[in-house]
Amino acid sequence: QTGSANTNPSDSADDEYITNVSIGTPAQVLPLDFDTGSSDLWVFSSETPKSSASGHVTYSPSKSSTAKKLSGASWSITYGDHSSSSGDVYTDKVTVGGFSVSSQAVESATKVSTQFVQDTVISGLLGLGFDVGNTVKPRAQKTWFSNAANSLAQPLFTADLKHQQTGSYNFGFIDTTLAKGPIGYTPADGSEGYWGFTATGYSVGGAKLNRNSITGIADTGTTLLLLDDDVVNAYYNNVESAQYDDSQQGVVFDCSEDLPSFSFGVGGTTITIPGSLINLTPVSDGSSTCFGGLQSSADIGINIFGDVALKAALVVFDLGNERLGWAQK
Ligand SMILES: C[C@H](Cc1ccc(C(C)(C)C)cc1)[C@H](NN)c1nnnn1Cc1ccc2c(c1)OCO2
Repeated sequence: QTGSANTNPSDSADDEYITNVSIGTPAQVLPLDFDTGSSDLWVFSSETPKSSASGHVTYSPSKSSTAKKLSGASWSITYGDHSSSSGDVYTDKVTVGGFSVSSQAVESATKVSTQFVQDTVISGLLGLGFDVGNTVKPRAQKTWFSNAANSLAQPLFTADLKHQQTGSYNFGFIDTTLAKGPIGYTPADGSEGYWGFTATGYSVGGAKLNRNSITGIADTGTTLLLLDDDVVNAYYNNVESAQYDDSQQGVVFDCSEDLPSFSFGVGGTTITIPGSLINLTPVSDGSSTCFGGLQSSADIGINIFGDVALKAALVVFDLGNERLGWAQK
């Protein structure tokens, strides 16, 4: 058995990717942000304060004949960008890309932070991290993928995110036609709850890869490529107009710049992010100053290969073999 779901950028900056998920009976379809960097499936619901839920599609367990309250269970999550949400828990049928999990923990939000209130294009997150990262108490719950894995043809999923185009999340199979190059595999470390791995080196503008390894996570739920300062500086030293902009909290440059590519080695292959993907978006509508898709991870404490990096590749999240596969596309 397999599943295949389309995913779409939420805006012109590819800030996040939206995937429709069916919950309950009859199906309630909610647009969710699939996040390999977290492990909770939570949604705006009939229990979310009306003022906060305004403009969002919500899940009503009372309207689902298959919904069951998980009595005594609660959840609370704070993300690295300081956004947060919390609430109680139901189990219900959850279908992604045609594949159904009959009793999935659906975490209903009774509280959501302003970042979520304001982002009306999504109704919650679907965590694709490791179960150890789930926040439900007193007993942690499994992710949708973890529940699905044993019934899927193969215990893996792939992410094929694209710039301003429809991409896909495929479950249980690898569509190698989505890739241009071979898939390089490397061990994945799930101990912290996300998909950790080590890149063996990097280069700027098509130069030969160096041997400076980069340990980080493959995170579909983060927009940017967030790396150590020495790597960020090595890149932007090649960009004439690049400068750190305090108000933007990041490196900006003239939108007219012809940005160099950024490459990293992983699993014996090389992934090259074209410079065009590193020119993320004008700092405000009509501005000729653009914000960089590569930024510093210094104040996060972990390197994050977010959507800017993932857009250049077909990425295989192989739970069965605890490994990550990367292929140029
Ligand atoms: C931030 C997302 C989780 C999220 C996604 C979307 C949203 C909005 C819908 C409201 C836009 C909020 C939150 C990320 N997911 N693994 C995450 N969750 N926990 N850590 N990270 C990675 C990190 C950590 C720190 C950072 C960061 C990134 O960007 C800036 O500083």
